[in-house]
Amino acid sequence: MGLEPAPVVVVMGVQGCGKSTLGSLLAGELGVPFVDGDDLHPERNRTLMASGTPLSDDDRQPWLHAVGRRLADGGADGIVVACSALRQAYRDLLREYAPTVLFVHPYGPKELVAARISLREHEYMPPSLLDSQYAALEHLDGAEEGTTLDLGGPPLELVSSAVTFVDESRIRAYQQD
Ligand SMILES: Nc1ncnc2c1ncn2[C@@H]1O[C@H](COP(=O)(O)OP(=O)(O)OP(=O)(O)O)[C@@H](O)[C@H]1O
Ligand SMILES: O=C(O)[C@H](O)[C@@H](O)[C@H](O)[C@H](O)CO
Repeated sequence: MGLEPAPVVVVMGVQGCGKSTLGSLLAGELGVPFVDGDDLHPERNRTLMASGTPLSDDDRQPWLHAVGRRLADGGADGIVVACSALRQAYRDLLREYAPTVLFVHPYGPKELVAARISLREHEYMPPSLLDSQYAALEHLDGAEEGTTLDLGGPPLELVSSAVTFVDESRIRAYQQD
């Protein structure tokens, strides 16, 4: 690793937007571990989602803290985590654990995501929650260190754009130090 900070990245967005697909490929390109934030949900949250109940802000708190701790633990060597982080307040919380975190947001039309998730099996997340996911989503603010990518592109195109963004951000951070 060079003198730039290790890459600490959250791939965010609604269910089925491609977080795990992009996140695992991106981690491979960056040579850092990949963690799927879905695996950090408390059992109660999985049960709620499986029964078709969208998570509330309160439901998400313990999970976001678990994701934050994982980011902080992985910060020194670099890490990529897939975590919906739908609202700005959730991303603020993650930044408290990992101030250098970069957000990568695959985004696109609900109809395309709906078509993709209709073709897959998910351990606990029913397609019926997709409307609530888009309703909760707050896009990256200009002041947040992040990039939004068109999820309609092929995975390798998304990864290449994400790597370019991460490299440029890390060089910028290094030059500002
Ligand atoms: N760029 C892409 N082009 C075509 N299909 C894709 C692309 N990215 C992901 N997919 C497909 O879309 C589905 C959802 O992708 P993925 O599981 O990566 O999303 P996710 O955001 O991690 O989902 P969740 O949060 O619900 O676990 C999968 O079937 C995956 O193969
Ligand atoms: O914040 C949320 O409502 C949840 O994290 C969901 O987004 C799911 O965990 C995930 O994306 C699985 O489909």
